[in-house]
Amino acid sequence: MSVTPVLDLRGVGKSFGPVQVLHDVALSAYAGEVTALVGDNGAGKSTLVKCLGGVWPMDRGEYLFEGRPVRVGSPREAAELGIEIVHQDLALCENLDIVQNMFLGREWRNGLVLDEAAMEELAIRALTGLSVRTIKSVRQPVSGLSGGQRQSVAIARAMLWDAKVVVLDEPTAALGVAQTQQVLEVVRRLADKGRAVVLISHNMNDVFAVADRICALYLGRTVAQVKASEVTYSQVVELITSGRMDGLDGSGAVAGRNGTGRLREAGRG
Ligand SMILES: Nc1ncnc2c1ncn2[C@@H]1O[C@H](COP(=O)(O)OP(=O)(O)OP(=O)(O)O)[C@@H](O)[C@H]1O
Repeated sequence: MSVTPVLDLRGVGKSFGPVQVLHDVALSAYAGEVTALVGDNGAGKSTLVKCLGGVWPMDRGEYLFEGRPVRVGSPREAAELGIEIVHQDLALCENLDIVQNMFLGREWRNGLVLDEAAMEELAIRALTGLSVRTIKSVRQPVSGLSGGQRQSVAIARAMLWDAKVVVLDEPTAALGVAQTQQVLEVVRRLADKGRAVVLISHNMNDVFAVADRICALYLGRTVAQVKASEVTYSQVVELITSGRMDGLDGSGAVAGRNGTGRLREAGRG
């Protein structure tokens, strides 16, 4: 397991006019792991993701990618680094087929014509690589797919571009039980293939089903970065709702301020 996080944000601050939304946020994501980003409504998860995706500039803070400081000034720059964000709306075009959606705006050409065969093969490879078995044909329009299948297509699209970091915004929010299970399996496989996955979720069952680490935000501050195996369901709920957690064992099981403005992180390794 890599020790240097692929993505490492520290001391992030962001205001909109007079309203400070992010105060002191840290988020680390490691290759081969799922890091759940949790927090109540308005905690700042989307704002943080927009900052890391280059949609909005951070007012302050450090942005390290593979251990090096970087400046991410636009979504294009984030994509060039290898950061793919799968937004809740998925940005899929209903009337286009799966291959067309997966290559939308980044089509492969063979001279002047589109290289349909190569794109189709890569789309199939990306889906089978994530063991997405419920999709019968990559030439069917997205309009005919279920919510879970759409999520799988959007996640496979990130695989296709060899992303190093994939951020998933509530991928199971609109799904039933069986489809949630399928999508979580895809999320896990994405990490197992070496990606650093950041999963925004309100659903603790999902978090504990797939996450290796949990980063909890409370009112625009990171209140914990912990290994999922070191906390209980109710402790995470407590972090989300109060920004604190009982049962600190003094061993640093929960990250806290260490007087430097940085978060110390528990159980790294
Ligand atoms: N463009 C903006 N201008 C002003 N305030 C904003 C803007 N975007 C977000 N906010 C405020 O920032 C705070 C954090 O919002 P954000 O959407 O990041 O939270 P969240 O954790 O993603 O919440 P949710 O789970 O409800 O999506 C909220 O109080 C929100 O009103």
